[in-house]
Amino acid sequence: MILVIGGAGYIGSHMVKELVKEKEVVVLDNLSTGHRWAVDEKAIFVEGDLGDVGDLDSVFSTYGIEAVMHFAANSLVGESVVDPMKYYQNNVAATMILLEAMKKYEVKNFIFSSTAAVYGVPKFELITEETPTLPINPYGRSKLMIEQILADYARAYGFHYVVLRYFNAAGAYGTGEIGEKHYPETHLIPIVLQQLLGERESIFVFGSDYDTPDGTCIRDYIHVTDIARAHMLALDALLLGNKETAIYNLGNGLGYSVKEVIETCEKVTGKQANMIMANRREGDPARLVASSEKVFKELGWKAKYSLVDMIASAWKWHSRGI
Ligand SMILES: NC(=O)c1ccc[n+]([C@@H]2O[C@H](COP(=O)([O-])OP(=O)(O)OC[C@H]3O[C@@H](n4cnc5c(N)ncnc54)[C@H](O)[C@@H]3O)[C@@H](O)[C@H]2O)c1
Ligand SMILES: O=c1ccn([C@@H]2O[C@H](COP(=O)(O)OP(=O)(O)O[C@H]3O[C@H](CO)[C@@H](O)[C@H](O)[C@H]3O)[C@@H](O)[C@H]2O)c(=O)[nH]1
Repeated sequence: MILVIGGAGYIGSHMVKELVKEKEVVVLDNLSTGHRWAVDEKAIFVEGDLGDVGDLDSVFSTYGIEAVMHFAANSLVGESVVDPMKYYQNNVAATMILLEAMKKYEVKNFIFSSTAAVYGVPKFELITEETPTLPINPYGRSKLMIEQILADYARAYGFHYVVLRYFNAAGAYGTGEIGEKHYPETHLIPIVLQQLLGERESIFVFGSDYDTPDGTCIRDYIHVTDIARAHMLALDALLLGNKETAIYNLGNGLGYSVKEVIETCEKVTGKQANMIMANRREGDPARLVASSEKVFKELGWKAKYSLVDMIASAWKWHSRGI
């Protein structure tokens, strides 16, 4: 049985859809930002909190857990600058409680959702796993802290783990059954698509004076289905004993500026966006683009989906109006 914490959230729910095809799955989620309807009906759902010892005891003592995938977190760069306590509490302190429960129940396989935000403002065009980790916002710092704690737990307690540092997740499940639904929405692609659907008046472009070709921030977008596939490979590697500890970037290796993303959304949907140039958002680095060579060499993973695929699948989802 695989325990997916945060399996009702955007990326976690896509993971569960893939995972239930091969494994028994139990989801633990407090539904703070996730949705009960997003959890595949083949998975067992437990409403509870990853920082609650009682909830964890109940899950670990009821189900024979082989491995834990940990998606649950607060994950908004801007919010973390304004409310760092929330981030250190949920992403660090609560995760420590989970790690303690894993130690108690002798569950040693762990897959952790980390982020490109651990790199801060990298000096290189393509970020490798060797690029120095110097986060510039509390969100990135909170994720890096857990990465460091995991290294210590591996040495001291024999934990086996894979850290996946995703770049910007986008897209929706191919069938259109589930997709990204955050309230309030802050991510670029859903905001653009909502504007194109007439659900908001305009799109604010946060900063047009960055040191990039068109002045707007560049990000590396990666399809949620690609992210889920990387987890499947990481899980196999852990369960087969092929990997004890590893850290991998997950990206496409292609950077798109905010303006380019908006233009691609216009092309995919055939509609014209209304964008307004606005001030920079605090905590945003100018450019984050991944090298995912290491995960290709070691796990054979490569992104399959393009930005157009991500936007087209997200459009199908958002057009349903859920
Ligand atoms: N979305 C991205 O672009 C992106 C990129 C890099 C990394 N990540 C990481 O991926 C993970 C998933 O991100 P997402 O976009 O799906 O976020 P999300 O907010 O949609 O999902 C998080 C899920 O965790 C649950 N949760 C939060 N705190 C919890 C707690 N204390 N106990 C139990 N459940 C709790 C929420 O209810 C939600 O279902 C996060 O760890 C995030 O930091 C996301
Ligand atoms: O209304 C908007 C929303 C976003 N942006 C810009 O679009 C880019 C992408 O922003 P967003 O979609 O909010 O994602 P990020 O802030 O890059 O962060 C995402 O990607 C990170 C990995 O790179 C993850 O760790 C985070 O959890 C996830 O929220 C940034 O330059 C934003 O400033 C705008 O200009 N206008």
